[in-house]
Parts: sequence; structure tokens; C-alpha cells
Amino acid sequence: MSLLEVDHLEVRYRRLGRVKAALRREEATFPAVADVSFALEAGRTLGLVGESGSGKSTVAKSLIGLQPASGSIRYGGREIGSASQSEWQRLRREISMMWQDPVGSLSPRLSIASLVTEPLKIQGHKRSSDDADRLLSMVGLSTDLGSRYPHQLSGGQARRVGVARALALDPKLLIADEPTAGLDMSVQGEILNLLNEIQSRTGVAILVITHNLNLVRHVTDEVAVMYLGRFVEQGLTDAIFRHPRHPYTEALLSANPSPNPDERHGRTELSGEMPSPFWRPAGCEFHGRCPHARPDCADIVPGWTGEGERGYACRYPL
Ligand SMILES: Nc1ncnc2c1ncn2[C@@H]1O[C@H](COP(=O)(O)OP(=O)(O)OP(=O)(O)O)[C@@H](O)[C@H]1O
Repeated sequence: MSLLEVDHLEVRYRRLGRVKAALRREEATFPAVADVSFALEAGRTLGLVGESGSGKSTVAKSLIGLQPASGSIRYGGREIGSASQSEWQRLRREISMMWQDPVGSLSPRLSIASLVTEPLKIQGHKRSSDDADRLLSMVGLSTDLGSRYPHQLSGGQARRVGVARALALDPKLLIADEPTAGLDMSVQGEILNLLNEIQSRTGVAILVITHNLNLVRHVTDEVAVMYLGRFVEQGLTDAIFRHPRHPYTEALLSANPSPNPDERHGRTELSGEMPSPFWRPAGCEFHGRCPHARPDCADIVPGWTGEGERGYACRYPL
């Protein structure tokens, strides 16, 4: 049994102007996430990648109970998709979310010691300066920083504080949304090493949502590529980086070439913009932007092909 098992997840949002849409008998909601399934084991890291608007954050919000979804979300073997508020109070100790800019969004008037230990307080635990020192040390920060305030930290220190907060309750699952966004390359590397090191020490499972393929390459065991709310390719990171089968995956990788000669493959340029999820193209939803599309791609929805260490949804894979 995996720690997290997601089956046929679907999230629908209301369309803006839904009264007009209802009058025209169009659907008033649209699927921002459709038929998403995956499993994540303890101690493993899965990366969710895709362009802006592909549905990554929506998946994360449904996993932490902030966005109603259909389908099944099982955590530790138990269905949590329809967990009550009080069940979520308990689950929040085990499933932790690290938001983008985790410190910038917090109160500038709280000291760093208060910020890192706040999750303990919210869960009703007594907190002491020892807790703050332990958490700051865990993320490689000097305990002296506890008496400072967020605006006095560098970007890298602030991100470490965000990691400390997210891990304060010793979660089993960490969902990290763009953990390296806005950091320069060397600091990004430090944060990636920190996540890897904490995972090997604690066995926490990590779901990382990102545009940053370097991050995916360095911290994930598996990757799922999202396009218009669906997975188009999913599997072991090494296999996918060595030989992407879906043209969309190759296009994302081409935009961020690897220094590793084993990861040199053809180049696919992405043209145009991702369509809106409520005007979904017929056939393969990627066909209008795919340089390898054939005429029938516009009509026939590609099924899922499982192939050893990965699967993909393309009738004419690379
Ligand atoms: N509350 C909402 N109401 C209606 N539509 C929404 C809402 N939140 C997101 N969307 C739409 O759902 C789709 C998926 O958005 P989502 O934020 O999950 O994508 P994302 O891949 O996380 O993007 P980013 O990388 O920019 O964070 C987009 O078309 C977005 O415009």
C-alpha cells in the first residue's frame, strides 16, 4: 500500500459568467483537472510539471482538502477525499504544504522563532525556544536568527524558514509548491540539497510542483507531466529525461537542455499557447501545438500506453 494513492481525480471550477453560459445551455463548470491518477510511497519524491495553468496547484489544493474533487484520494489506505474539518485538523499534522514564498506571505511582525514554531501552536502543543532552535538547526540556520524578523532574512534563509515551518510537525507527506522560485542558482542548489538530506533522514514523501526542470532532475524519483489538467506522461524521472516519448514532455525538456550527454534527445519547439480548459480541443488536446501531429490526432483521443518504467498518452510517440 502506498502512502498516497490518487485515482481518477477530477476538479471542476465554475466558469465566469455562468448565468449567461447556463442560459445558452453551455456547461457552467469545466474540468481544470481530469482523470489524474498516481501513487506516492514513503521516502519518494514525485514532481508535477507543466506550463502555467496546467492544473498543478489545483491537484495540490484538492490533496489538502482546500478544493472539492471527485475520484479517490487515499492516504495511509484511508479515503480522505471527503474528510471532515475535524479529520483535517488531525491530517494537517501528517500532510504539510509549503506554499510559494512561504515567509513573504506570513506576518512581518512575528519573530522567526515564532514563525517556525507556529504550526505546533496551531495544533495545541506547548512550544519552547528549544523547539525553535531544533527546527532552525534542522534546516541549517543559526539559532541566533530566531530573534530576527522576516524582512531581515536573505531569500535563501527565508526559504529555509519555510522548509522548517513545513516540517515542524514531522509530517509524512510534504507538498512543496515551487520551493525554489525566485532564488538564484546557487541558493536553489542549497534548497534542493536540503530537501534531499531531510528526506533521507526522515523518510518524508515529497510531492513537488514546479516549472523548474533542474529541480525535477535533482530531487525527484518520478515525474508526471500535466497538460490541460491531464497527465500526458508519467514515470521514473531518469527514463523520462533520457527518452521522453510524449512531444509535450520533449518540448518542456528542450526548453531547458541538460548538460548530461545521456539526456540529449531531439528538440521540440512549443508554439502557441495552451488552450483554455473550457474550450478543450477534440482528439489529442495537444495536437494544435504538436510539431509531430498527424491528421487523425485532431479526431482520436489517445489512450494511455504503459511501457515499463513509464506511461504516456500519445498515438505517435517519439
Ligand atoms: N478558483 C478558480 N476558479 C476558476 N478557474 C480557476 C480557479 N483556479 C484556477 N483556475 C483555472 O484552472 C486551471 C488550472 O489552474 P492551476 O492554478 O491549477 O494551474 P497551475 O499549473 O498550478 O498554474 P501555475 O503554474 O501558474 O501555478 C487554469 O485554467 C486556471 O485559470
